[in-house]
Amino acid sequence: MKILTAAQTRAADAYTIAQEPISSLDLMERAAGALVQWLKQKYTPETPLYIFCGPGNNGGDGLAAARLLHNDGYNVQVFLPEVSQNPSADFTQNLDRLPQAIPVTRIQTSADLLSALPVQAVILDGLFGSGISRALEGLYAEVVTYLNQQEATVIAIDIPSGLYADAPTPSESAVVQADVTLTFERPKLAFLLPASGKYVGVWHVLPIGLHPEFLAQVESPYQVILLDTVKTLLRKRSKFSHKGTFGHALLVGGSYGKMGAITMSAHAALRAGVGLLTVQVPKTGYNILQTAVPEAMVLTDDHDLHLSQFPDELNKYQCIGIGPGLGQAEDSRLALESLFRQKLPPLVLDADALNLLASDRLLRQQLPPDTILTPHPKEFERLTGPAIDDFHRLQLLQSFCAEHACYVILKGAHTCIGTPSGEFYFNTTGNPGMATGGTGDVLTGILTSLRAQGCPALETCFLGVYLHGLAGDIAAEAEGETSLIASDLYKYLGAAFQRLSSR
Ligand SMILES: NC(=O)C1=CN([C@@H]2O[C@H](COP(=O)(O)OP(=O)(O)OC[C@H]3O[C@@H](n4cnc5c(N)ncnc54)[C@H](OP(=O)(O)O)[C@@H]3O)[C@@H](O)[C@H]2O)[C@@H](O)CC1
Ligand SMILES: Nc1ncnc2c1ncn2[C@@H]1O[C@H](COP(=O)(O)OP(=O)(O)O)[C@@H](O)[C@H]1O
Ligand SMILES: [K+]
Repeated sequence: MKILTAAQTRAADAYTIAQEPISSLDLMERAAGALVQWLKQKYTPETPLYIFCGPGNNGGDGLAAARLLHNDGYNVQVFLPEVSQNPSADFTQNLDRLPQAIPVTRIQTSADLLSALPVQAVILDGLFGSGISRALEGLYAEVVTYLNQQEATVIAIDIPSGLYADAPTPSESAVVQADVTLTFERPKLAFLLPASGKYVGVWHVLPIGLHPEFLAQVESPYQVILLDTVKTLLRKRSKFSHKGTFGHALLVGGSYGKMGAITMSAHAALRAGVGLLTVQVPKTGYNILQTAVPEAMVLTDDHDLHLSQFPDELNKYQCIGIGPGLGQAEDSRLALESLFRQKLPPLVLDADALNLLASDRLLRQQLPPDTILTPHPKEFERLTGPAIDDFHRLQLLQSFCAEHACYVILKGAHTCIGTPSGEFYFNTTGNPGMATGGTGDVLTGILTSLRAQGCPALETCFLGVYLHGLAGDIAAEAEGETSLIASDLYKYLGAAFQRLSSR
C-alpha cells in the first residue's frame, strides 16, 4: 500500500472531487462518516465526547462528526480555539450546520479551558491535520498541552495535531499525544518513524473512497507491506517434494560466549522450512550445536573460539547467512574479505558481519550485489555515519542500497526494507515484546532459510520480516509482551505460517 505525502493527499482529494465527481463538502462528510462509524463500534452514546476543532478541514471533519454523532444520540461537546481569521470554507459550512443543541465552547485564552475532563471521556483532536505549515505556538500550543495533561482517551483525527505528515516536526512545536489515530485512506510516513510515531498511538486506516485511478497512478517510494501481498508469496509444498527441493542453507557465526545467537538462527532457519541446514561454528560450539539443534549438520572452524575461514564448496549452498554471535576478530574480517572474492550464492549479513563491514571501507566496496543486510539503527549508523533525524536516515538508507546494489532491512518497531531501486517498504507486524536480545538472530535464520528455498531477495525480505513480526504477535498473545523471549519467535513461527496461509 502506497503512502502519500500531504501534497499527494491534496492532489488525491482534488482528483476525486473532479473525477468522481463529488463536492469537497461531501467528501468531508464521507470522512466524518467513517470516523463516526468507527467510534460507534467502540463507544456507547453515554460516553462524553469532547471535540476540539481547529480552523481548517481537520476541524471541519470534527464538526461534521459532532453533528453525525449528536444525531445518533451521542453526548457531544465542541471546543473552538479562536485564533484564525481565515477558517476553511468547509469548516464554516459545517459550523453553520452544527445543531443548536450541541454545546460549543469558544476558547479565547487558556482560562476558557475546563479544569479537567472526565477520565471516561473521549477527546477527539481535530485541531490540525495534514495542512499544518509551521510549529504550533501560542493558544494552540496551550490547548495541546492541556489535552496532553488529560487522563481521558485522546483520539486524533487523521494525524495528531502539530505533527508533520512527511517531514521532521520542528522541535519547538506542541504536538498532541494521541492514544489512537484514525487516519484517512493511507497511513502517514510520520507514523512509521520512531521520533514522530510515538505521538500517534495505535493507528487505524479509514478508507474514504479516494479515487482508485489516482491511487494506482501516483508514484511513491514509500509503501506499507500488507497481508494480501505477503500471502501471495507463500509457496505450497508439492506432494512429491523432498528435502532437496527446499534448498541447503549455511549459517556462519557463534563465538565463545555467543553460541546462543547462532543456535537460535539455526532453529529459526529450520522452522522457516529449509530442506537442509549446515552451521559452521568455532570448535567450542560443536557440542552445543549438535545437542541443541540435532536437525542441523555442523562444520567446525580450525579456530577454537571464533571464525577464521569459510568452508570449501560454497556453491552447494543456496544461501549463506553470516553474523549472529560472530565476534569481530581480525581473522574473521580476513575470512570475509576472501569470501567476497569468490563466486557466491546469495548472502544475508547481520550483527558482527555488519560491524566488520562498517570498520572496513574496502570490504564494503566488495559487497556482492543482491546481499540482504539486517542492521538495527546502531549498526546502520556504523555503516553510514549518523543521521540528523529519521527522515535523513531514510535518505542514507536509499543511498546505501543504491551504492551497494543491496537490500537493507533497517530493524525497528516498523522495520523498513530499503531496495537498490530506491523504494522503502515498512512492516506492520511485531510488538515491543520483541525488544529483547536474540530476536534479530531469529530474523537472520528465517531470511537465510527463505532465500535458500529459492525466494528472490525482495520477496525474502517481505515474507521474512512479516512472518518474524507475526510470530512475535502470536507469541505476545500467548506469553505476554514482557515475558516474550527470542526463542518464542521460532516456537510460534509455525503458527505464523499457518495464520498467514489461512487468512
Ligand atoms: N483526502 C483526505 O485525506 C481528506 C482529508 N480531510 C481533512 O482535511 C485535513 C487537512 O485539511 P487542511 O488542509 O485544511 O489543513 P488543516 O490541518 O486542517 O489546517 C490548515 C489550517 O490551519 C492553518 N495552520 C497551519 N499550520 C498552523 C499553525 N502552526 N498554527 C496556526 N494555524 C496553522 C492554516 O492556515 P495558514 O497556514 O494558511 O495560515 C489553515 O487555515 C486532513 O487532515 C483531514 O482531516 C477531509 O476533510 C476530506 C478528505
Ligand atoms: N518495539 C518493537 N516493535 C516491533 N518489533 C520490534 C520492536 N523492538 C524490536 N523489534 C524487532 O526485534 C528485532 C531486534 O533485532 P536486534 O536489535 O538485531 O536484536 P538482537 O541483536 O538481540 O538479535 C528486530 O527484528 C526488530 O524489528
Ligand atoms: K488532528
